[in-house]
Amino acid sequence: MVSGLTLDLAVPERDVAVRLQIAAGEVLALLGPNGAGKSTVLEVIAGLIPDGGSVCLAGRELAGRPPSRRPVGLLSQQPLLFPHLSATANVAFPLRCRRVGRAQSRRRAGELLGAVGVGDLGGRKPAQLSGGQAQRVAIARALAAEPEVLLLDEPLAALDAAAAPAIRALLREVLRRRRHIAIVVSHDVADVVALADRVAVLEQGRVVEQGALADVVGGPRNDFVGRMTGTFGADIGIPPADPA
Ligand SMILES: Nc1ncnc2c1ncn2[C@@H]1O[C@H](COP(=O)(O)OP(=O)(O)OP(=O)(O)O)[C@@H](O)[C@H]1O
Repeated sequence: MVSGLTLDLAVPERDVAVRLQIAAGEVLALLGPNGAGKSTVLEVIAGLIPDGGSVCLAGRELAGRPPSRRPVGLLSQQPLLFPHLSATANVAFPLRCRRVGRAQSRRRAGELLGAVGVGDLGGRKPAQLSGGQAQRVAIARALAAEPEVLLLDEPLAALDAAAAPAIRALLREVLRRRRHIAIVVSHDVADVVALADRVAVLEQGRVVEQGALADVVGGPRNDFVGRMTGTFGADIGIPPADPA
């Protein structure tokens, strides 16, 4: 049986054509400039763009399945919680969609909220949560249906600088358990270094480079990430070169 995730994607109306192989348990960082096609890749995997090509997970073809029938969890920049539901009900929602009973869904939601550090906030509505708390709830919700693939689309970009490191550490912990294949889209090198095993770079809808993180960040082409994201110097506090 073929393990891992094999992508052969084509979205001609966005000029995106991407082939990628991600091993079981691997975390891939998808990098590239604005408009390169990173979100499009995630949307096809999640089933939000129908007819976007082949998404083959451990030998099973996911193309043609609606988003709710895919073993895929998506965590976006914004938590996108249902505003009228409590944190517990938000996390229970994907379980209820999969016909898990109400009591069991709520019990599991409570466990997940505890695991992401907001076990005491289950009764609150999203408007009563801080940005970091809301993103923790969103992580719990993304994990609720026990996805085999986790898609993280700029998961820390909307958080303030004080909240981001704790959420990054939480995601690192989640991904280290190796239960998921994961794809992380980020413009922040700190995320890539903390979370990813391997990087792939998209430009104009095509994969132009890919490699192991150690080769890319520590090797002779160590400007690689900075060149692709344009943020390297800023992230690690290096002032721009003095033109004089
Ligand atoms: N809803 C849409 N309809 C049509 N074209 C779109 C749509 N969303 C994105 N595109 C186009 O598809 C291409 C890829 O966009 P995409 O959002 O996937 O890039 P990205 O790498 O995620 O960019 P960013 O880093 O700015 O989020 C771009 O040319 C973009 O203009």
